[in-house]
Amino acid sequence: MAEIRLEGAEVRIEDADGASRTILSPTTLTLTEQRIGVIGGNGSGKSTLARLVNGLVEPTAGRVSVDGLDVVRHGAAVRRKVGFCFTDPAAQLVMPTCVEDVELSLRRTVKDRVRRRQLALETLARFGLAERADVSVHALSGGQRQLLALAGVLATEPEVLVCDEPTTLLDLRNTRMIGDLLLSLPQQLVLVSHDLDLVRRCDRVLVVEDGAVRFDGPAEEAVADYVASVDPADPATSTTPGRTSPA
Ligand SMILES: Nc1ncnc2c1ncn2[C@@H]1O[C@H](COP(=O)(O)OP(=O)(O)OP(=O)(O)O)[C@@H](O)[C@H]1O
Repeated sequence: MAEIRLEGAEVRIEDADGASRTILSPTTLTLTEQRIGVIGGNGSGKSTLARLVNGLVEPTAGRVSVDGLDVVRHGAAVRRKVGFCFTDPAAQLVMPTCVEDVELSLRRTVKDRVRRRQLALETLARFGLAERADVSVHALSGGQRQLLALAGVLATEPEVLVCDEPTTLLDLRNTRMIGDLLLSLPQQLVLVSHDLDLVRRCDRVLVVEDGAVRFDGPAEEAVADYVASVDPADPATSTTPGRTSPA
C-alpha cells in the first residue's frame, strides 16, 4: 500500500469579507492501511481532507505526500498514483458516450487510439457495462453512471482511490453494488461516506469534526465515537473511550 502522509497539514480559506477561516486544523497522520474510512457531520472537513490526498486542495501550511511525493510540488505524479471519484458522477462524465468517456481517462497513458479503444472496451466489460459502450452517459441509471465514473478512474490503474461519498446519490441496491465493488478492489481506498455500514468494513476510520480529526482507530470504535458525538444516549454507542492517534 502507498504511504499517505499529512504533516501538520492545514487548510485555511478566505471568506468573502476577506477574513481567514480554518477549515482543516493542522493534521498529522500516516495512512498505510488498505481501506481508510472518513466519517463526520456535514461541513466537518471530510472532503477537504480527502482532496488533500491528491492535491485537489493544497495545504496552506504543512505538507501532504504520497509515497514521498509532495502533492503540491509533484502534483501530476501524485494524480497518476491517486484517482479521485466525486459524489456526483456528472462532475467527471463529460464525453457523449460511455466508451469515449473511459478513453478520455486513458488519453495521457495510452497514446495509440486503437489500443486505447480496446482498453476502454475491456474496462467497460469489467464493470458490466460492455453493452452500454456506445450509449449516451445520460441514458444510464444513477448506479451505472457511478460505475462508469469509477471505471474511468480505475482504467488508469491508480494505486490509491479516493472516493468522496460515492453512494450518497444512489438507492439501496446500487449503494450495495458500488460499496461491495469498492471494498473488493485491490487498490488502497480512502472512502468518505455517511454510510456507516460501509465504513464499518474499513480497516481504519477517521472521525472528523469542526475541521479536525477527533477520533482515529478501528471502524467499530470510530462509528461508536461518531454516533456518541451526535447522540450520547444512542444504544449503538460503545463504552470504549475515544482516542486520537496523530501519527
Ligand atoms: N472552496 C471553499 N470555499 C469556501 N468554503 C469552503 C470551501 N471548501 C470547503 N469550504 C467550507 O469548509 C467546511 C468543510 O467543508 P467540506 O466540504 O470539507 O466538509 P464535508 O465534511 O465534506 O461536508 P459534507 O458532508 O456536507 O460534504 C465547510 O464549512 C465548507 O463550507
